[in-house]
Amino acid sequence: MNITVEHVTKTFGEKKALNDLSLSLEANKIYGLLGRNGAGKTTLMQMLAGHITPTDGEVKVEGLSPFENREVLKNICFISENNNFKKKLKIKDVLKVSSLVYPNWSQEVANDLLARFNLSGKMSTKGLSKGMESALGITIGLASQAPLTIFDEPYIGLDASARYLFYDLILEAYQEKPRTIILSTHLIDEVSNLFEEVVVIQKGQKLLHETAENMMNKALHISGKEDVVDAFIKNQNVIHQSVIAGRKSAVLFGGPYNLAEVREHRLTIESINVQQLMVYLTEENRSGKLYV
Ligand SMILES: Nc1ncnc2c1ncn2[C@@H]1O[C@H](COP(=O)(O)OP(=O)(O)OP(=O)(O)O)[C@@H](O)[C@H]1O
Repeated sequence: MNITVEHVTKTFGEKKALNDLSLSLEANKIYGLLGRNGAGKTTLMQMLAGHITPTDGEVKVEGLSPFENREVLKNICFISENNNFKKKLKIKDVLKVSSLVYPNWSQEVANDLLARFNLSGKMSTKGLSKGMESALGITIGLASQAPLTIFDEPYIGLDASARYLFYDLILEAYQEKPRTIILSTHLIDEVSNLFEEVVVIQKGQKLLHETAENMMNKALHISGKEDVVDAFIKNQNVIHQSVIAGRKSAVLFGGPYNLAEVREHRLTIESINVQQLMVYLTEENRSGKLYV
């Protein structure tokens, strides 16, 4: 489902959770929604899922406002960290209710996922551990086959193997039936291979929206003698730098870079992963410019 967010502001009392945010997402891609604590990610996702309305601006899913719009909402499944189902029912009843909500529901997928997460329909949701609750939330999210499926840090309590199972399941589900998937996470390196595009929110505003590939191509991490690094980065957008024992390390964001020049200056190209890049891009006192 196509999504447009136009000049959206959301205030809670004095607090601006979103501040004049505009964003356009194409259908059938997997998006990573990233940002520091309190950046506004959950607020944005709740708005896309029609749970809350903007204070200002417009949110449209397939050209329509999702708020109180049954025709749009039946195609949107929002799985958050908790409270995805009533804690009085058996798992099979929770799935039954979900099957009535989502027109594309697949019971076959639901049964398969329950088995893979070692859950059974007979279990009462009251006695589930945190990880089991997350597994059930993920099962609902993927079995809904909703054209817009949103996961807001849905992995609380899941151990590493179950999280990696979740990432594999997302890809399997997506390949089986392409849909728009938005995943918000702080465990960026675990999932970065999954994202086609990355949206970074900072203080209620869009800091960056890029394909994952472009984002990484824009980053260059170099190190070498301090004066040589300084000369090389002079006119570049530097988002992080540090000096240890006369050896300087700098992370640039922008490009394109002349790698022949890097080699000529005998600078070393260091690796950088998405998590590190995100830390530098969202640093409070970062020196470099914003790239939107
Ligand atoms: N219902 C609310 N009432 C008051 N303030 C709120 C409410 N919801 C969100 N906020 C505030 O809005 C800001 C954005 O919150 P939000 O939950 O969207 O951030 P987030 O990016 O999802 O953070 P995290 O990564 O920690 O989950 C925060 O300062 C938060 O305290």
